[in-house]
Amino acid sequence: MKKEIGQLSDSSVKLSCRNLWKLYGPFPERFAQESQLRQALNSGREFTALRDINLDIRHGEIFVVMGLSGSGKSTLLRCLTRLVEPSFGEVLLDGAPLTSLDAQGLMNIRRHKMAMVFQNFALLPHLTVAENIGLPLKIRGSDTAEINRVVPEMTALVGLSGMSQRLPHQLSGGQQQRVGLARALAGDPELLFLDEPFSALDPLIRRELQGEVIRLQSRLKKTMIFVTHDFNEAVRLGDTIVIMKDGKVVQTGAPEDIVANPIDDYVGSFVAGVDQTRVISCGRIAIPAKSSAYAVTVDDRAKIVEVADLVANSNGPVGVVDQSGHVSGEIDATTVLRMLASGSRERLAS
Ligand SMILES: Nc1ncnc2c1ncn2[C@@H]1O[C@H](COP(=O)(O)OP(=O)(O)OP(=O)(O)O)[C@@H](O)[C@H]1O
Repeated sequence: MKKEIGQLSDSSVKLSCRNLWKLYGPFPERFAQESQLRQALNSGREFTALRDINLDIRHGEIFVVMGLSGSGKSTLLRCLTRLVEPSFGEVLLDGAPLTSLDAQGLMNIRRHKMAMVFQNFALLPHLTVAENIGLPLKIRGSDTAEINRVVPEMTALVGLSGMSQRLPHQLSGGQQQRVGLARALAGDPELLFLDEPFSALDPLIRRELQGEVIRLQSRLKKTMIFVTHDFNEAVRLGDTIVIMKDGKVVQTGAPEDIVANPIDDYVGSFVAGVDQTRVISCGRIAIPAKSSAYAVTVDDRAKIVEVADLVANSNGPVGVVDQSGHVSGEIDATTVLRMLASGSRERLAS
């Protein structure tokens, strides 16, 4: 059911949008109503980059926006921060409409609650690592004592202690993006927006920095909105993934739900390149238990890849145990080996 503008969700929601549209064109003021925006879809003169987006982003989650080039990911991210003004709809931060804030109110929120990490790092070339990291604090008007306390802490957090006096050009791409992350975190923002932050990096460094985001997140519990066109990255990082196409949301869900049930061929084409054994849990593939006692059991949240050895080497089916300790089903070696084989095929193909 379509949600009404202004309808507030529960307190676990940090950021949300309702009926969000963005139209690019010569006369955007002509499209102030949702019905006019719908008509503009077919006009050919205007371009509708976002079409009626409704999302809820929970406190402390990594919310990944994924889709092919031109699907509207960056436009969505920018509308959520109002770096780009939405044509219609509302953005709500902690339930309060961001979309009705004046310039001063918006600046305060941006300075104190939000931070961004960009694909091109966007470091100031003439400032040292330490000065780049301290920049948001300086802009905010923090005193020297606070800057001197926070900057070394953030530098160490991203593993760059000892490099604080270097200039950006004296760092590798991966190190530059570590500075970008530290700078974003220095102001202790509630919301972190990351727009394809690792796309310019080679695959090994990219993976290393994904691990860094997971580590930072488990420690700092920020709400992160992470844009990527890489589905494997989305699955690795996301608590929730929204998949976009032509400015619309095609599917939203936990990585495991999307991988297990892609809604259409578009999503299916991304899922086809993923090793499912790393995403799907035992609970998902279990069949009804035929016994109440098993010699070997596994946690229903464990990923297939984590229990593969155990299941393959057991004599007979293995019990799957839910969070209250009850046997909720069973899995057998044939199912697990079949999934592992298909995962290997996908790895070979990619
Ligand atoms: N200022 C603008 N004026 C007109 N059209 C625009 C403008 N900015 C973006 N668009 C169009 O809106 C659509 C969505 O762009 P957007 O940058 O949000 O996509 P994206 O999914 O982030 O793509 P990419 O992964 O290539 O960055 C694209 O077709 C783009 O050409």
